[in-house]
Amino acid sequence: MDYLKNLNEPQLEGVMNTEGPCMIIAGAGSGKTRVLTMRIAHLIKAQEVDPFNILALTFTNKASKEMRNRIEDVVGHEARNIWMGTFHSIFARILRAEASKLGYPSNFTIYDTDDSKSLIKNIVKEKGLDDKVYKPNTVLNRISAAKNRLVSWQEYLKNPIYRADDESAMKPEVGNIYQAYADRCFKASAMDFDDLLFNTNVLFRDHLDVLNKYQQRFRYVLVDEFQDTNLSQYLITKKLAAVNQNICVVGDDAQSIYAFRGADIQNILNFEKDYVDLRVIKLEQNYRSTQNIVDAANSVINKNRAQLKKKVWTENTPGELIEVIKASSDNEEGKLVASNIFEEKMHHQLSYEDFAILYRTNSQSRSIEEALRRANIKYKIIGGLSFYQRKEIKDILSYLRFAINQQDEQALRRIINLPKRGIGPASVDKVVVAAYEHDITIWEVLENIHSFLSGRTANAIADFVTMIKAFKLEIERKDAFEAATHIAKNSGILRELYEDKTIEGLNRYENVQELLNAIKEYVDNEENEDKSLGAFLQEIALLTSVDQDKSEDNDLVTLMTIHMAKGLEFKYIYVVGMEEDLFPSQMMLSSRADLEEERRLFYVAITRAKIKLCLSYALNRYRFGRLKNCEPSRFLEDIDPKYIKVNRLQKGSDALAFDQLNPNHGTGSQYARNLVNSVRKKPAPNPQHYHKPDKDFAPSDTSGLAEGMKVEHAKFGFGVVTMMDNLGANKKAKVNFEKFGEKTLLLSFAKLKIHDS
Ligand SMILES: Nc1ncnc2c1ncn2[C@@H]1O[C@H](COP(=O)(O)OP(=O)(O)OP(=O)(O)O)[C@@H](O)[C@H]1O
Ligand SMILES: [Mg+2]
Repeated sequence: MDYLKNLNEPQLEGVMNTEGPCMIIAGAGSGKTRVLTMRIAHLIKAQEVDPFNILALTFTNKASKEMRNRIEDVVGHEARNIWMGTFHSIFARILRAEASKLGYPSNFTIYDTDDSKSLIKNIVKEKGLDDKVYKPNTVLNRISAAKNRLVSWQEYLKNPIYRADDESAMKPEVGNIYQAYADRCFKASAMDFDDLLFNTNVLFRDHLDVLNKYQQRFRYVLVDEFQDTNLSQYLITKKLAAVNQNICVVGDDAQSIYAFRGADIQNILNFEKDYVDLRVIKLEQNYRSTQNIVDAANSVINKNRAQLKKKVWTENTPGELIEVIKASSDNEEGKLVASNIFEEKMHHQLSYEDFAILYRTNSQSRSIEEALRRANIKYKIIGGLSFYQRKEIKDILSYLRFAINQQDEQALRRIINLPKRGIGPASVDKVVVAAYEHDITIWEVLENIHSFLSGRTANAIADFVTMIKAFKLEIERKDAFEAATHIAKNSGILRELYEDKTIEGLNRYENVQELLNAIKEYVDNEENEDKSLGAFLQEIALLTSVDQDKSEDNDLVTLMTIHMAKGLEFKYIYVVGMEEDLFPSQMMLSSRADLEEERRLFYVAITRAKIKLCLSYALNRYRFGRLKNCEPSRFLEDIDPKYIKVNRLQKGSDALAFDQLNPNHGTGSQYARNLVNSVRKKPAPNPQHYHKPDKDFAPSDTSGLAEGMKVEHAKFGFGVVTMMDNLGANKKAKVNFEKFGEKTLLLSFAKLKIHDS
């Protein structure tokens, strides 16, 4: 049983005791996810449980893929058959199978957030309400919060509490919008993200035979990141586990960071009440981070009142102190972080994939990205506008969606006049109204358009209908890839993009090709049981930002928000923008509960680091189009000062190396050095380590410097030129120094003596 070897006592307890309810609430990096993974492996390998009987719920699809791979190492191919994924993807799959019980067709569409918002916008407009008061985002959040608490629109309208709430927020119509929204989604055969959980609850509540079937099937239920489940998710797992009671949840209350989306820490406390025979396991040893990082994290989280007290300690080395980087501006912050990463990478021979830069909000990435690009550091951004949100991709996907589900109103609105066919939005509104007046579906109106409209528009719509019918046939007869290719071509979208010869047009054309490639890959992948176009669409609809990372090059610095970094680990973590009003966010300052959630977010950020943590802040930053003075974050003071150093530079490097990275500084190198000195409290690196040149050391004229030449540097000593970069005004040389390794030097600054004749 090799897989049991790398587990400590309490971890083993969590893995071996597979029967009955079990809860592991433990600090970051203590092996919760590892225990969950090995518990599943153990169920299959030692207890001979059929993988089909195991349900494991993770935070992202990527996390579940990783888990599956680990389990596969132990049990082999069988790991494929485990029901494993996010709540949304697993229950979407179940809802598809049971859709008819809820009055839905099994080919229902999943509305993404954009679809939901644009539907709300339509409804607000149709009701003649003020769209500045009823902002789609705000309304959707309220509807979403209600659904996550399992409040239907009927209840919402009935219960005076919600009405009072909405009235005090000066939005008395939210209940009515909720009703219209739910109705429109249903008529469009569409579910939004929250519906996937809400409707699963309805399904299990109203159809005991169905519930019973899944209770029998899922003999073992396991949940990772349990602290971030909402009520709706909690009830689903509770119902599924009600018969067998084999439920194992792992999480960390100190990492609960999704309360704003309805996650409820109460679930942890309820769990103890809901299961009398509950086995509670504590894991206290951290395997991820250095002692300094673990202790610093502890000192931060102890500032929170609402916390289950727990010890976290580690046997790892003390490691480096936490570095605080102070910058004069956001751009400077980017530069300092970039040069720091470059230095660390060179000095410790790391890869870029060992580094992650975390921030509070996506918009902070801009200044960081700029600096990374300038320093020639390759990076990837998780989140932001993803591939599947690009316009041309959404256009094609909408065609595919509509060809599968002709009730999909949002898809219809997107494609009916794309490419232009002379069908304006007013005509579409007429179609929608007609459907309501006659109580028929939108598709039925379209199919019989000449009974409702006349003239050119009606003819155009009739042609559109004929085309969609042809697409439908194509989907029935061909595989997903062939059908999608046919639709991309015959809808006219591909042609339109092809004819656009601008660079952007070309790019969009290639993106569509890339989408078709993705479908082909999906069809060819043996692991996908259901290879239909509908299954493909569902899969991509439920990808989280972390899942959408498709970078082929692995050696990249990762940029993402702290929220997305949950559960992940990197050798080096940089948390940027450690400033008041940014982190903690301005919106989270009004109550202790909010501030504590924000502090938990900081705890999550710190605990992602294995070897080194850097925190940076800027004294000035552009926000909302204006330059603002910033104050260092109060969270910096939460860390016990004995774990911190305010310093920017690594041993073995100096300000010169910083200049090398920022050739744009030119005469500003003195400025850079001043800045460095201003933040440097510790004395400069011990000069003893540096090379001592002869008294008569005179730098040579380096205009003739070439690869292979031996040189002497005033500080770094002897080395060999490995590469010359003569491009542009700033000539650079890469030199491999005997004592200091490879460094890139800007020749106009470097003091080099050539020893080759
Ligand atoms: N017994 C062990 N021996 C060696 N390494 C371990 C052990 N347990 C866990 N680890 C390692 O420690 C790191 C953290 O483990 P894991 O990700 O499972 O922690 P976690 O509690 O899930 O963290 P988080 O709270 O961030 O989700 C991983 O790299 C894991 O491989
Ligand atoms: Mg984990």
